[in-house]
Amino acid sequence: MSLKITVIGTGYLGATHAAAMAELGFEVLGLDVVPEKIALLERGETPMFEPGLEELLRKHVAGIEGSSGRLRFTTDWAEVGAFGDVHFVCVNTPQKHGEYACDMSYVDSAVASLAPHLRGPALVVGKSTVPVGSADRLAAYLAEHAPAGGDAELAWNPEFLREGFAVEDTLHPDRIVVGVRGERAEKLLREVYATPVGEGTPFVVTDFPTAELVKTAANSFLATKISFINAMAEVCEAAGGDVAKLAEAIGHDDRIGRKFLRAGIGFGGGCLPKDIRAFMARAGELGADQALTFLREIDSINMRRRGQMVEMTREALGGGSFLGKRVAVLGATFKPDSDDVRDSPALNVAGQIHLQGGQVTVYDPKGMANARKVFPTLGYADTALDAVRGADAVLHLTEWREFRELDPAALGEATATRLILDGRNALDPELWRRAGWTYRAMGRPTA
Ligand SMILES: NC(=O)C1=CN([C@@H]2O[C@H](COP(=O)(O)OP(=O)(O)OC[C@H]3O[C@@H](n4cnc5c(N)ncnc54)[C@H](O)[C@@H]3O)[C@@H](O)[C@H]2O)C=CC1
Ligand SMILES: O=C(O)[C@H]1O[C@H](OP(=O)(O)OP(=O)(O)OC[C@H]2O[C@@H](n3ccc(=O)[nH]c3=O)[C@H](O)[C@@H]2O)[C@H](O)[C@@H](O)[C@@H]1O
Repeated sequence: MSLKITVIGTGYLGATHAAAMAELGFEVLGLDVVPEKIALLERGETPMFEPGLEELLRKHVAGIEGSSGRLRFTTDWAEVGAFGDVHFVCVNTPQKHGEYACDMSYVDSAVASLAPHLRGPALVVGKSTVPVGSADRLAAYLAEHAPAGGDAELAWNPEFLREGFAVEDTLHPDRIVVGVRGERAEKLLREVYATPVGEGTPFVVTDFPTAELVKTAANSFLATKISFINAMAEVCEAAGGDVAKLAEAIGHDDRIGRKFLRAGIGFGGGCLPKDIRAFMARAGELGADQALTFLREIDSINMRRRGQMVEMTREALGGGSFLGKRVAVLGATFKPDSDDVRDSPALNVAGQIHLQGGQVTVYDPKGMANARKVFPTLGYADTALDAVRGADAVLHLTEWREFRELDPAALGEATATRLILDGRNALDPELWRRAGWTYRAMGRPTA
């Protein structure tokens, strides 16, 4: 008999995981505490934009014509407890308000809601990113509070998907990491990730703390690469070097590699920034804070970039106040192919200029609704062309393909000054300069 799977928390991670599990052939039941999300998912619609996800939902959500019917959603914990052999916990673990530490209240609440409904053998699998030590604590909680006692086991299975590639990354991960305490949990997870996902994919079996640490270590390493190249960009700016060439040249050494060396306004999103901070906070609790003091520098290099983009804009506009200046901002999301504006560097830069008196107009292909919610007082336009109309400066802050495909000549007709500042080092400088634009980018000569 095939395993039955539940997915608790149907956000960016959970909705994708639920749809992917159905694609693999399992019967899946997803739960969220937000009924509006569940209502959308039940119609095969996504609460967020993620390429390919809506198609996958429509392929599997029960009640949709032609679907496999393997994927259902609910808000009822008793139904989830009775249904699942394996329960994936995918709820959010944000930064605590005003602190570096991780807010574990959503995970704790999800496990507390599920526990009383675990009456027979079940495996609860944490996928959320948590401080090391959480799995130990939650396993003890389950043993004490689930009617099934020791038969309600826990495992930790961190997730490495990237937004914008969530479906692809879930169906074709580059590794699967499972923290387990016993053979039964390992066997069940091997069954979940058997072919086609598991074919040829490294399957790393480890203990709880190592599994939890693999996740925060991976995100810390990625953040470090980005801040490293942004530090080099700062030096290039001071010395007149070109960070894009530098990144290309060091990247040819395959010990360094070319990926994640794009200098610009830095990293944002719902993960890298809060994960490195939570990691530092947890290391402090463990008395190992010295080991991670470098992450404080990674964080401050990253946050500095946003202010430097604002200053670069001010300087390009002749210095002084932004009052009376019209600034067009292309991009609001923290990365392309996502509608996610959590801790978005683009929105932060737009907001800073707006708060300093600039007249800012933002356009983003998918992030407008979320951006409006977070920053309702910014100006918004329906197209890139509308955003740049009459602008004194155009800021390219999220590297959507749509922006790379813009025609600089046509856009130039609409602006006041043909001045573009590329905060992502993603546009072709020559193309823009040939069309009469002053093109400036972070960490590159002004030419
Ligand atoms: N977004 C991403 O790309 C990735 C996220 N992660 C980790 O996955 C976790 C989830 O992240 P996202 O999906 O981005 O967050 P999200 O905020 O998009 O989704 C979380 C969902 O959990 C629901 N929820 C909250 N409390 C609940 C409860 N007690 N019971 C049931 N549902 C509850 C929320 O309503 C929401 O729909 C975080 O720990 C994050 O660090 C890991 C890898 C990738
Ligand atoms: O834990 C998570 O949630 C996820 O966090 C990141 O994924 P994600 O936040 O979706 O996006 P990334 O592609 O890592 O980009 C993060 C930020 O770094 C920026 N970035 C990325 C690469 C680069 O070279 N330069 C750079 O500034 C992006 O613009 C973006 O703001 C990790 O890449 C995933 O492996 C991980 O699962």
